[in-house]
Parts: sequence; structure tokens; C-alpha cells
Amino acid sequence: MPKCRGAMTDQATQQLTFAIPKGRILDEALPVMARAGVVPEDAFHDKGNRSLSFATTREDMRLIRVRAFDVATFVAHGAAQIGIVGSDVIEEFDYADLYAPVDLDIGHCRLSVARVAGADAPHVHSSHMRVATKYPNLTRRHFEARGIQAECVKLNGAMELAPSLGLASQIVDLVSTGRTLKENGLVESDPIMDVSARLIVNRAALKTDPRVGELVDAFRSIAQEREAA
Ligand SMILES: Nc1ncnc2c1ncn2[C@@H]1O[C@H](COP(=O)(O)OP(=O)(O)OP(=O)(O)O)[C@@H](O)[C@H]1O
Ligand SMILES: O=P(O)(O)OC[C@H]1O[C@H](OP(=O)(O)OP(=O)(O)O)[C@H](O)[C@@H]1O
Repeated sequence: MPKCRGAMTDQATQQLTFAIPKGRILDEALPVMARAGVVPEDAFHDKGNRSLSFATTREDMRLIRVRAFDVATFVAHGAAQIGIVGSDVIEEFDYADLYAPVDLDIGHCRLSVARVAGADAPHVHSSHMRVATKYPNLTRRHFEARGIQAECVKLNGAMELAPSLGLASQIVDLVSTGRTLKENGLVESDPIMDVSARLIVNRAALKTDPRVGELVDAFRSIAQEREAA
């Protein structure tokens, strides 16, 4: 029927948008993406290029390079249908429209509480516990589960400076080697969650566009092969 054929053609020609973070997951993500057939145009690797949207070797797909937190926002709102982001970001937002079906086993780190080396543990019943973090929701949840009300000071980076400058007694931030904490006179006191990068998709797009499901299958097979290797 012509109406039905028209709808199918629309979907086949509509561009898929794949969102990836511009930060440190990117280097590990690109080889995995290539195995799934997602390869950006050469301009993507040109450091001087200010474009945020890139063609790929697939005519029906473009790549957008955005901040890690914004990957989740673009995909949850359907502005991008698929993306890659850390589980820290997924848990912080907890978007209902976002589905994270594949653990890509890259971007490993952990989210932890840290405080000044040598400082006493803050008193549990302290009336004023201030925590500097990029993750206010996860931080509140973590302290609430311990019966502590934490006042979060939202920072977007360089959290490690907050305790020594009196902005907060503790921080909640990502830790990998522990070098950043050490070089800023802090110690990890309490791990909150292990983090790795996930493939994320918009739930509605997964239901309505078969290409999204095919990509999920491709990434899932790659993750399984990597696990078996
Ligand atoms: N030290 C680390 N080791 C491993 N993975 C990390 C580390 N730090 C961050 N990540 C992972 O990489 C993701 C992106 O981090 P990064 O801060 O580099 O991204 P970004 O896009 O530059 O974000 P922003 O611009 O907001 O800083 C994090 O959400 C986390 O999942
Ligand atoms: O334990 P480490 O191996 O030292 O890694 C931890 C650091 O890595 C991340 O920052 P990033 O370098 O991504 O910069 P950012 O502070 O701008 O987010 C994180 O926020 C820590 O600062």
C-alpha cells in the first residue's frame, strides 16, 4: 500500500544520530565502534575542526561529539537515537527513556568519596556535611543510605581543589589510578560504584527503528567476543 511504503522509505532515509563523549572514553570507544561499522569521516580526527557533527562511512548515520553528560540528554530526548556513555552518567540522570543494553567493558573507573589525607572521618551526625561533586544525585543517594544528609556543591571539574580551599569537607569524583587524588593531598575513603562505558539507546527509537536494534546486536556480539577472548 502506498502509504505504508512511504513510511518505510522515510525511516530508511532518516539519518541516525550517534552521540559520543569528547572526553577520555573516545579513544577506547572508536575501535569498538569501527567493529560495529560506525566509522567517522577523516575530519573527525582533525584537532582544529570545530564542527560538532560528522558524517560516517554509513550514509544514514552521523556522529555528534558532545560532553559526557550531554550524551545521555541527547539520547534520552530522542535527539540522538544511540550513543556511548559512562555508567556514572547513566546512574546520575536515571532517565526513564534511556536504555543501556550493552556494557562495552571500556572506560573503567570508580566513583568514590575522598577527603583530605590525615583528616578524621567527618562525624556521622555532623549538622553540616558539604560535598563537592559533579554527581549530586548519586552523592545524595549514597549519603542518605547511610542516614546522612549531604549538602552538595555542584562543580564541573577539579573537585580535588574543594577540600583544601574550604569549599567542602569531602568530594565525590571518579578515580582510576588514584593519581589525581594523591597529587592533590586526598585519600579515597568510600567507593560508591564501579563504572564502565555502556551503549545507550532511546527506548522509543529501539521500538520503531530496526536499525537501532541491529546496532545493539552488533555491539552486543562485539562485547561478547571481547569477554570470551
Ligand atoms: N580517570 C578515568 N578513568 C577512566 N574513565 C574515566 C575517567 N574519568 C572519567 N572517565 C569516564 O569517562 C567519562 C567522560 O569523562 P570526561 O570528563 O573525560 O568527559 P568529557 O566529555 O570531557 O566531560 P566534561 O566535558 O563534562 O568534563 C566519564 O563519565 C567516565 O565514565
Ligand atoms: O585516578 P586518576 O587516574 O587520576 O583519574 C581521576 C581523574 O580523572 C577524571 O578527570 P579528567 O582527567 O577526565 O578531567 P576532568 O576533571 O576535567 O573531568 C576524574 O574527574 C579525576 O579527576
